Amino acid sequence: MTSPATPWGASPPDTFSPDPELQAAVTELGAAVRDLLETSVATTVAPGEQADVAAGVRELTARLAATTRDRHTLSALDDLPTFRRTYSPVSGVGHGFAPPVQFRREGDTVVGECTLGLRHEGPPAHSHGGMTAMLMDQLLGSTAFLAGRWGMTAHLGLEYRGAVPLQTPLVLVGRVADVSGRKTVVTGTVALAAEPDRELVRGEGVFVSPRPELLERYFGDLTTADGGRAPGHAQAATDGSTL
Ligand SMILES: CCCCCCCCCCCCCCCC(=O)SCCNC(=O)CCNC(=O)[C@H](O)C(C)(C)COP(=O)(O)OP(=O)(O)OC[C@H]1O[C@@H](n2cnc3c(N)ncnc32)[C@H](O)[C@@H]1OP(=O)(O)O
Repeated sequence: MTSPATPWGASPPDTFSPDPELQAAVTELGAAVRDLLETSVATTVAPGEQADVAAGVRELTARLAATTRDRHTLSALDDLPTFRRTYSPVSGVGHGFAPPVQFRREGDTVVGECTLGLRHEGPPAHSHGGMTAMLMDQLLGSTAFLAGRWGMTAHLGLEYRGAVPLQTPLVLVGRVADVSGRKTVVTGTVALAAEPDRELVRGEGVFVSPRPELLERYFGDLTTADGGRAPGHAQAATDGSTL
């Protein structure tokens, strides 16, 4: 996909280089918590065993709580200009709820692949409609972003044409449909990887890069993990970039 000129200037170079030891540890913890969450909603072990495990989990949680960040502080692995979001509930490797989805450019589309688990269940054996909406929001937002058109979701419309099965590889495809001013319209689909032409969910989203006053209100007090002003600040967050 060629990046159209943006109203906000050229994309910043990706010079962000997170600590590899921290990245590896966060990825491992995310994977372990993901397994825990998935198994916790599937387990049929005896009540006593579940109570014991709960006590152990609380002990581990207390260790992690020894130092934490607040919501105005970026993780040391995250970067606004390049939109690295380690703890995204959809694509974040550090988030136990996330499938996580990996997105890539493919021609003039953005493609994502994932498999949902029992922790995403709505109707028995199938995805919760809200979970599919999360997938779609992230797919469409990432498609806009990777086209150099970052915006916040102003509108998200979904058609659920077929139930989305759990534990089955899925493919997500997004494409930019229209751009004007600060607004980007993106469409996307979710299908089985084995049947990519049979759309199970179709979505359309409108992504709007907020006015400067809103950017300041939403993101003006963000700091980096070491307490500095977030690099590039809110303005940079509107610049498109690459994965
Ligand atoms: C290594 C890893 C890399 C990863 C690589 C990818 C990562 C990167 C991807 C991240 C993907 C995240 C995907 C989730 C994204 C959210 O989850 S965002 C959270 C949910 N959304 C929100 O909270 C937004 C809440 N809404 C708002 O704050 C404001 O309404 C907005 C959307 C910022 C717009 O406010 P505004 O700046 O005042 O906009 P405004 O001046 O009124 O309108 C500007 C234009 O947009 C149009 N517009 C505004 N609202 C609408 C609407 N609802 N419908 C249609 N048009 C509209 C207006 O008509 C106007 O059009 P023109 O007149 O210019 O033609």
